[in-house]
Amino acid sequence: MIIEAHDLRKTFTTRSRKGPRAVEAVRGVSLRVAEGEVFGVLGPNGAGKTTTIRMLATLITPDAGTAVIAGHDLRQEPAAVRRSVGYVSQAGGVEDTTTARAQITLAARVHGVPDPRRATAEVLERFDLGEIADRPGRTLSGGQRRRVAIAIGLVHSPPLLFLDEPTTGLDPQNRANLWERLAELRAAGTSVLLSTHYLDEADALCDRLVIVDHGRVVAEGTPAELKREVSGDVVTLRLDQPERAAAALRPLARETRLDGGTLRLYVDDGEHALPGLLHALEERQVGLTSIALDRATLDDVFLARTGRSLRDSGAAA
Ligand SMILES: Nc1ncnc2c1ncn2[C@@H]1O[C@H](COP(=O)(O)OP(=O)(O)OP(=O)(O)O)[C@@H](O)[C@H]1O
Repeated sequence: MIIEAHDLRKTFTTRSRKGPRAVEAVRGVSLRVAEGEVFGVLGPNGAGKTTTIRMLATLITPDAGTAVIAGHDLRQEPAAVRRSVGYVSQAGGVEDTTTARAQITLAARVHGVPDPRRATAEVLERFDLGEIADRPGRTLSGGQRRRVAIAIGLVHSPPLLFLDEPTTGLDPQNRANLWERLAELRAAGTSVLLSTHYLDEADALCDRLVIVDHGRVVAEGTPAELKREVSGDVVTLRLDQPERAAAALRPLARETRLDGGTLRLYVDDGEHALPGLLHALEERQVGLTSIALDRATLDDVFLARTGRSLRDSGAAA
């Protein structure tokens, strides 16, 4: 295991006019990441993702809990942990006035890389940054800045890279480009722990993930395992009399969820369930506005575990 973290906790004290207030950002997070894995921490805004990553990257000290990272104890050997990891913050950490090349070389020197220039040239090439290497940070596009930030985090060739919401704010093309780079990193054997509030990103990119909410892990597994746990398919119906429909259809589904005029039914095999569902509605003369059949998503897992939708919890889909 490249990360074995057990029961990490962190409470911040904030000061307001009403006096100090404790914010329990992380309330006992445990996770195990195998070498070479892309591991995701999926959760809505404020779930504790950044705090968890910052603890694992030695940037803040946990109040409680233990972790061994790349064979080093987080509390006893923070310097050794720091040498073994790269960290890319949400903001990215690319300066406006210096060139990309200078910033990467500086990071290489800070980490004591034997030949900083060569390491810089290699990582610039790997991230397709050769052409913009000598431009100051402020002239770079969002996607280029993000790639430079990752190059800074990787120049000392750490076995483990922490990425805090790497694609937030990127357009679809740059997101796809970054996903490809991350797949290449994995193929080259680097372990990656990334946080995200994008369901599709966690699904497409991560070998395994934890879903966090209010500072706790609410689910853990591969995307496929998690979705299988919820159910095979989801039928979403919009109806005039949703309560009546829910009562009629409940016996035909594994689980039902009613949210305003929308009824979600969790069924094993949607295609075969549809005729029976429609028949039951017709029998009770419940009007149907629309019907859709989808595979269960990680949002359904979040919903099943927390009673809320990740999409409604301040996170994008
Ligand atoms: N330095 C701090 N002082 C006080 N409260 C903090 C501090 N850092 C984080 N928090 C609070 O801890 C909670 C968890 O924050 P954290 O940034 O870890 O969440 P997150 O899942 O990364 O969210 P986001 O997706 O918005 O970045 C939030 O309520 C946040 O306001």
